[in-house]
Amino acid sequence: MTTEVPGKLSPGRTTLAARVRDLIEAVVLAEDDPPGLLDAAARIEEVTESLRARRRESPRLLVQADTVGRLSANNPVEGPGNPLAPPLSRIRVDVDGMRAEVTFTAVHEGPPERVHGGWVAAVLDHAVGRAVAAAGHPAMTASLTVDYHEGTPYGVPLEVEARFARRDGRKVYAIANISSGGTITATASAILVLFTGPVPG
Ligand SMILES: CCCCCCCCCCCCCC(=O)SCCNC(=O)CCNC(=O)[C@H](O)C(C)(C)COP(=O)(O)OP(=O)(O)OC[C@H]1O[C@@H](n2cnc3c(N)ncnc32)[C@H](O)[C@@H]1OP(=O)(O)O
Repeated sequence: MTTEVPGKLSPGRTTLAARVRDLIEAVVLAEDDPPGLLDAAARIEEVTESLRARRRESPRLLVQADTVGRLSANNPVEGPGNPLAPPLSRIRVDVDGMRAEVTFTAVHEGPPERVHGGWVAAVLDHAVGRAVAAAGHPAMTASLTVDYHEGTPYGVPLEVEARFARRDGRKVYAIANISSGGTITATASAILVLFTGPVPG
């Protein structure tokens, strides 16, 4: 069952997600001290069990994202409620597309000191979806072509930009890029197909 949350997401949820993000980074960077790691694992298991006792049935948690509609606060790219999401911040949408910021951490490392290409693609995929929805053509990605021009750094705010390009029947074309300090590190072009049924959040 989907839980509707009108207006803003509860600060408890965003704070919990933020602390778990910190935890994941601390785990990835933890020194190899087996007793200390096992002790931490036991304490984390306790917290997990206490949350599981109040488990919801669906991860979807719809909130008003901005003027274009509702989106799950647990979205794995954008969602502030999901510790897996980097997440996106300073999201600005208009009829042509969207802009946002994202900061990856060591958790997202692929090549040394660079973001894993799958995470870069995930952000670009999400951005084209947001851009075409903002342009009034909510659609699902059918094809995403990503060009990696340079390694994408983590630990610094990155700018994400996506724009609706054109529509041809049910096909919607969009482009996106991710940049660091004005240098574009990856670009994407996408073909999305208009939703025929209700638009999922
Ligand atoms: C706040 C915001 C609210 C809104 C929320 C949204 C934003 C949230 C952002 C979240 C972002 C999350 C991002 C995500 O996670 S998106 C999730 C990842 N994507 C998917 O899971 C999609 C999986 N694929 C499908 O479900 C179907 O294949 C779809 C629905 C896409 C099309 O199957 P359907 O049976 O419906 O259509 P059709 O097969 O008759 O094709 C229709 C037309 O499309 C053309 N075509 C098809 N495939 C390709 C291709 N690969 N290259 C080029 N063209 C292709 C095809 O030739 C035809 O053209 P034409 O003959 O008409 O000329």
